Amino acid sequence: MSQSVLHFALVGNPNCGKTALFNCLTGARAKVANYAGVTVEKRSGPLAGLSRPAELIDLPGTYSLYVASPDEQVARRVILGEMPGEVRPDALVAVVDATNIKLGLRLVLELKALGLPMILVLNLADAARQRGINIRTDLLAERLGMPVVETVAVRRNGVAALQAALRTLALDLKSRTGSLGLPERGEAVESLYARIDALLADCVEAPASAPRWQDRLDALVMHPVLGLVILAATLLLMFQAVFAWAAPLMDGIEALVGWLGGQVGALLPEGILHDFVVDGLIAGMGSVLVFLPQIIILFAFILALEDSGYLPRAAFLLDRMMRGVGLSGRSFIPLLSSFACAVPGIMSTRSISNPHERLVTIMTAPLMTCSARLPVYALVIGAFVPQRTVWGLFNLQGVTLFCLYVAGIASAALVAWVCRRRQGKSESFPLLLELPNYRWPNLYHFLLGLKERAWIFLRRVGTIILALSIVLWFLATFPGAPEDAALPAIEYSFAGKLGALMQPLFEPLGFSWQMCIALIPAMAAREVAVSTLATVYAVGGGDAALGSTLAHSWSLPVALAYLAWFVYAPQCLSTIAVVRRETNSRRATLIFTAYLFALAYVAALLVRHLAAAWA
Ligand SMILES: Nc1nc2c(ncn2[C@@H]2O[C@H](COP(=O)(O)OP(=O)(O)OP(=O)(O)O)[C@@H](O)[C@H]2O)c(=O)[nH]1
Ligand SMILES: [Mg+2]
Repeated sequence: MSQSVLHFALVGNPNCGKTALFNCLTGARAKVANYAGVTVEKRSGPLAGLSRPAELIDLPGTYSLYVASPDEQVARRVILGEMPGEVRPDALVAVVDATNIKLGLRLVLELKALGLPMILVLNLADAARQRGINIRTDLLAERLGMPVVETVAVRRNGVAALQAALRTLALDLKSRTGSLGLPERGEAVESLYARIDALLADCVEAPASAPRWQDRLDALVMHPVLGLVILAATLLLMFQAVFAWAAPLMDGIEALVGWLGGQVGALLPEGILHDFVVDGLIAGMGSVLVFLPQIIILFAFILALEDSGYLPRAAFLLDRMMRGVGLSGRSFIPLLSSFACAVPGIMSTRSISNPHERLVTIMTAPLMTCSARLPVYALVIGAFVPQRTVWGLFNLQGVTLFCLYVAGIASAALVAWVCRRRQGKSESFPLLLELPNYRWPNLYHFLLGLKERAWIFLRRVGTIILALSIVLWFLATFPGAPEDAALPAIEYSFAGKLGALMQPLFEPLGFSWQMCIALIPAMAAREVAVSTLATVYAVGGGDAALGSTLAHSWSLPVALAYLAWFVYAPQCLSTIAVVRRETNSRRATLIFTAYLFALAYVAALLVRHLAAAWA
């Protein structure tokens, strides 16, 4: 007899550890972080160890089946089998945050009314125990009429017991098809809560309130003035670290790349192949690779902050300002993920139900500084900004980087504000963002996240950056200079000609033809601006380290103008493509691209002239 696949779904409030459990049970590596709304789309994986083939589905968090925002609707529709082309789950694994059982039980009782077989998981059992919360699981199981398992998903505690419960449940489970109607809400909310209170009174012993230190910390962190100071200091520290801590590692990588170039160069006879391998391949990739330590340090901070519970508080703090410009807490997660890369950021705007707010979020997401800009920023800052201490504490390079990030954020706010003025006053959206408990970042997730980030970067270096470096080297090498050449050879090459063609357009900004040519491959990946500059300046006869070459070739105002250009310019074809896909409008995509290029041009022009006037 062939057996059909069983489907189990993980259901629960946001941030109760569903995805952490999903990863334990399926061996997946989906993103886990300490704020509500991390999972926005359903995801499934194979559930091994049962007597029959089975699949586990991870869903976005939801508070209730009866009120639903768009991402909560995903959960509801999957559970009820209303998703076209998807089978309805045969059984549910309800996950409840053991430190917040009351909220979780409301959903559990709603789910139970659906009549599907269920297991209740009390996750975060470690945090509950620490707070002196004591749960009589066997009594709770008896009263609810379903198995109850305590787990600590991040340490895999209780996962074996959960697997055993799943096995037992699977034994006499029949897979069914067809959708399930949402039953009429049978009772008033008051009586639902009365039932929950009775359950809690019998099964849970808990101290009266959450620990005091969390409240004290909140009072500090969310104080309207002090909170902003803390936020600014945190970010400054982060950018500080990017420069201060990375330096020795970067020197190491640079030395390694130089050594490799020397070794390989010695093996190859002088000539075109030698130049291609040493100047095109090794120098091109190496010039980007040196930024790996900075990328890792940046993400170490972001990942630690993500898991600590601080970020939603920062959003809460900024909510007033966000609301002032027509955005709300709903835009927070898309904008936050845009700091890594605008592409997933723009995709996650799907959870915003208001179309205008969604469009504004899409339009402003690329102004959040993505990690591909870091190498460009770091190169130019390293070359032009002295390593000086300012205000007795901060390093001028870190402060400059901080300013570039803030320039992006402030501009996004301005753009959102202008859009809102044009749209007219819309209803104000309340911030529906739950404040999670503070928590020490989980080391395993932290390291896993870092590894993933490093890998994404290395893969970019090994694929797109490598490919573009090769193309660029050819463009910069051929055709060769004539016999009676008066200028450096590169000026006769395709790259030189193309740069010369573009240069008049960028003349007002002071960009040299080399700076212009670097903008073209940077459309495919911003980092390539760095390797292109390395190639065009190396091939042009310079041999010193790229930074000092630039410091000699560009003036400070022009270097700052180049930075300003990169803050705004939509130098990324994948972002433009994803905007086209998500807005499904050619007009919106065109406006998006045009307005960002225009902004980049104006900003660079202003910066150049202001800096020149100042100096
Ligand atoms: N101490 C402790 N932390 C946990 C446990 N399970 C999950 N976490 C942490 O809780 C946070 C939320 O975990 P996720 O798995 O992302 O939660 P989720 O329910 O999938 O959240 P959404 O997708 O936003 O609905 C993360 O910071 C985890 O590291 C646990 O058992 N103990
Ligand atoms: Mg999740």
